[in-house]
Amino acid sequence: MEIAYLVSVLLFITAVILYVRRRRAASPSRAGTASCPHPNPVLGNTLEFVRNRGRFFDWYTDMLRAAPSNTIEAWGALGASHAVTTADPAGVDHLLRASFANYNRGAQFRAAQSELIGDGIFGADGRLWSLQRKLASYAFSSRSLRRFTEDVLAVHLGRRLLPFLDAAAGSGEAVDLQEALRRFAFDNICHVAFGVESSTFLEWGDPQHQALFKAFDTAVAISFMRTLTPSTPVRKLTKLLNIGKSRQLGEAIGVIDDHAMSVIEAKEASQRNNNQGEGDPDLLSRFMAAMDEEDGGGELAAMFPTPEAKRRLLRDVVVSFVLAGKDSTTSALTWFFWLLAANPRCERRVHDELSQSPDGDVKGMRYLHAALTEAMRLYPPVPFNGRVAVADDVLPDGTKVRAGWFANYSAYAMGRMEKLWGENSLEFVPERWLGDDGEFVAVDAARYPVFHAGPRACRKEMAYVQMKTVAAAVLRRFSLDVQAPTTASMQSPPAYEMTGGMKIIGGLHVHLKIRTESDQ
Ligand code: HEM
Repeated sequence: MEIAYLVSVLLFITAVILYVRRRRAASPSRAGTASCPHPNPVLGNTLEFVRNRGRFFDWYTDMLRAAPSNTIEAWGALGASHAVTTADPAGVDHLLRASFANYNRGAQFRAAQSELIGDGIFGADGRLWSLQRKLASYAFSSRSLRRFTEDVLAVHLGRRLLPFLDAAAGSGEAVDLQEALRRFAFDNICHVAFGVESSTFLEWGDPQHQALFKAFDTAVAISFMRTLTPSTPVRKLTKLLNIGKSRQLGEAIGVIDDHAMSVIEAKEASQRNNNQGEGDPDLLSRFMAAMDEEDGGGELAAMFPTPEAKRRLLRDVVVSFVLAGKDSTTSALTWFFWLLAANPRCERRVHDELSQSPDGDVKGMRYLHAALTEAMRLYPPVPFNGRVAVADDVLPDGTKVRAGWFANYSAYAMGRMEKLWGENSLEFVPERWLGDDGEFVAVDAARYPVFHAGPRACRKEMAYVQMKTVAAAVLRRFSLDVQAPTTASMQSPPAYEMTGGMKIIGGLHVHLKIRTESDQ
């Protein structure tokens, strides 16, 4: 009896949804709305999504390319999780700049990511976001950048990365460059943002470090899939019963929390011992001070009234910055090294530039800057990104976005559009970034949203300094011979994980040889 009742209710709801959908589709007010490829009246784009989930970024690129204004609409089963996605610079400009106030992170993103990033800057909206942005901005001042270059980068390069690669070159064994860069970036961010020594690089085989990296990978992968798919009753049930992916996520978060707390405790201990070092306070110290204010002026502190809530926010700060610093530059550099190996002409040009600047100052290395920028055009570390509309809106091409819908852009698709980059859009051509005088020529961030655009754009200077310094130091000292997962050829790029970043599956294994005078 109960089952028959449930089935009839379900059929009734489905019939109503189909009726409403058909009416809306026929309504003249829909004119100008983006095309929706392969919709199924009940399942929306779910079947296509499942079929293409292993090539999500390329699937979206195909659809966006084919759409007249490079903007599409898609939705999940029974109309759930409606999303407009654009690869049109005017659309990106609208979402991230012109109508910034109308697009925020939204409840669905926060729900999907809450265990991992909590109230950290990447999931925050409104005042909670702007207060964190202001505190974080000190970390990107020119003084902080100088300190980063001189005290952190130089030390981690000279005492960790280069000796490690030297040893690999000496032994003749292939080394996983992606993993080495990841550990390097992780130790870097812990040092510069939290003032804490982390030695995942030096203690390579330590199972605790391995467990931490695995936990981050698991948590990022599950949270990313949850952001793309609507929360179903099945997901709620697995959470309630603590089984399946919910259990895996919970366990991973446990490992991450322990690490974040150990960072906070180490910082507290060093503050108790007055061991702050000279110069500006680091990012974590600034957040701790903001949480500590008891004179009524601390707006951020007031948002987190209990000691537990304050500590929880500090945990979210640590996790957010580890996520920002650990995978982004690693991904960009890994693809950069692979692309150089696949394009010997460009590699030679980088070496020419290196030999013309023997003092090692990377600031003036325009070709290197262009080559890194070009690598991120083809393989952006954040390939797909989105917001949620607060109120109904219309994009510049006439696409309607209703309140509560996702409004996304794909930096990956945009980097591969002939319309934006010409016939050679799929080729690696750093020269496209250089003017006739050899100077680097930037393009508008709405056309190249690799670092986002508008008020929430990444302060990319630190990332560039790190990437250029590492690239220059490694290329100056070694020749790289890519061994696996594929040979270096533009026709057979390595496969990458579908987890929000572009991590190469299986790593990037290279043989290193120390360069000699005759190689110069
Ligand atoms: C190649 C390297 C990097 C790329 C491609 C990159 C890209 C991005 C993107 C796309 C966003 C926007 C995220 C969003 O709001 O949806 C972002 C924001 C941000 N990035 Fe980066 N990033 C890189 C490196 C870094 C590094 C090394 C740091 C430093 C620790 C960093 C710190 C941040 C912060 C704090 C934000 C948040 C800005 C805000 O919401 O106001 N990023 N980044």
